[in-house]
Amino acid sequence: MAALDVKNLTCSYNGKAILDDLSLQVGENEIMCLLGASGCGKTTLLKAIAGLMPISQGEIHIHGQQMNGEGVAWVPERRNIGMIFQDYALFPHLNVAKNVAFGLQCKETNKAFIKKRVAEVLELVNLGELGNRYPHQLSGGQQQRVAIARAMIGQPQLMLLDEPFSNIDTQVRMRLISEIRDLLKGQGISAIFVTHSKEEAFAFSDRMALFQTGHIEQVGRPQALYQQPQSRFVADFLGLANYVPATVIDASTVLTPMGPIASEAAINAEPGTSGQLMLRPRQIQLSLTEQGNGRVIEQQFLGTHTRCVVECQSLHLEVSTNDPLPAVSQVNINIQPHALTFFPESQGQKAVA
Ligand SMILES: Nc1ncnc2c1ncn2[C@@H]1O[C@H](COP(=O)(O)OP(=O)(O)OP(=O)(O)O)[C@@H](O)[C@H]1O
Repeated sequence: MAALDVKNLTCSYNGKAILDDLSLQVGENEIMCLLGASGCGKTTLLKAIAGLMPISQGEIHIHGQQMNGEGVAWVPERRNIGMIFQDYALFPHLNVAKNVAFGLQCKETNKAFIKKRVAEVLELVNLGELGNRYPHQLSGGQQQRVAIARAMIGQPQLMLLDEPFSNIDTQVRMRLISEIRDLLKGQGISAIFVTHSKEEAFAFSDRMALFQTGHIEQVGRPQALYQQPQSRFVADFLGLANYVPATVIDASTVLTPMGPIASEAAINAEPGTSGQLMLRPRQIQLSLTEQGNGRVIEQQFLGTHTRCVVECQSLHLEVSTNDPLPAVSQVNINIQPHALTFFPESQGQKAVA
C-alpha cells in the first residue's frame, strides 16, 4: 500500500487552477522530493496533503485511508502528519524540551510519558544535552533539529518538509540532509520534501517529482531524471546539457559530427530520424592527442572539477574534467558508454521513450 496516493488532484485559488489533474504516489518509507521553480505549486500540494488547503477535484489517500474526495475532507489534526518548515516555527518563549513536548501535548496527558518521549527524540536528533536551551541560543541547524524532533514525537505516518534546509548555511547543509535522511529511514517514516534546489533534491530523495506550473513533468530516481530526462525542460532544469545534432543509424547507434556513438539501451526511433543527442558534461571524456577531433578553447578550474569548452566541427561542448588540461590542447572526444537520450526533431522538446 502506498504511503500517499494523490489522484487527479485539482486545487485553485480564486477560481484559477494552481494544480491541474495532478497524480502522485509515495511508497512506504520512501522520501519523495517535489522540485520546481518558485510559484509552480509545490507548497500548494503540500498544504492540500496536510488538509490546510481545500481541493477542487480529485482524491488524497494516506496509507489507504481517504482524506479528501467526494464528501470527504479530514481536518489536519486527524491526518497524523508531521510538518517541518523553512523558518523552523519554534516557540521563542519555550525551551527546547517544551517545544518538542508541544508536538505530543495535544494527544497525550501522561506527563511522565511525555518526558520520556521528549528525551528519546532529542537523543535521536543529537540534542540530548540541549533540552534547557532556548531557540535563540541554538544554531540554525540545531533549531531545525528541534523542529524535526517536535514533528517526530507524535510518530507521524507521513512527514511533510517545506524547504527545511534553505536557512541552513551551506557548510552544514549536506551533513544535516544526510542526518535527517538517515533518521527518517531509521524510523520508517515516509516523507515529502519541497525544494527548489536540485542539489538538495538529489541528496535527500529516493525519487523526485519535477514540477512545471501546476503539473508534474517527470517522476523518478534522481539519477534517472538527470541521465534520462524525458523532456528538454527536465534536462535543462537539472543541469548543464549539450545538444548535439544526430541521426539514428540503427537501434543502438546515432551519427554525430564527432562520429558514430553507441547507446547502451535501444533507441526507439526509426533509422534516418534526425534530432538532438543530449550529453551531460561528465559524459564527454577527453584524451590529449595532436590528431584529436576537438580543441579546448576555454577552461575554468572550479575546485571540485574543471569546466572546459571544447570546439569540434563548429560545436561548442561543455565538458567537465577532474584536472585542467594544457592550454589550447588538441583532444580526442570520447563518449562515456551510457543509454543515450535522443530528442527527435519531430517530437520537439520530448525525448524518445
Ligand atoms: N493564498 C493564495 N491566494 C492566491 N494565490 C496564491 C495563494 N498562495 C499561492 N498562490 C499562488 O499559487 C501559485 C503556487 O504557489 P505555491 O506556494 O504552491 O508555489 P511554490 O512552488 O511552493 O513556490 P515557492 O518555491 O516560491 O514557495 C503561485 O502562483 C502563487 O502566487
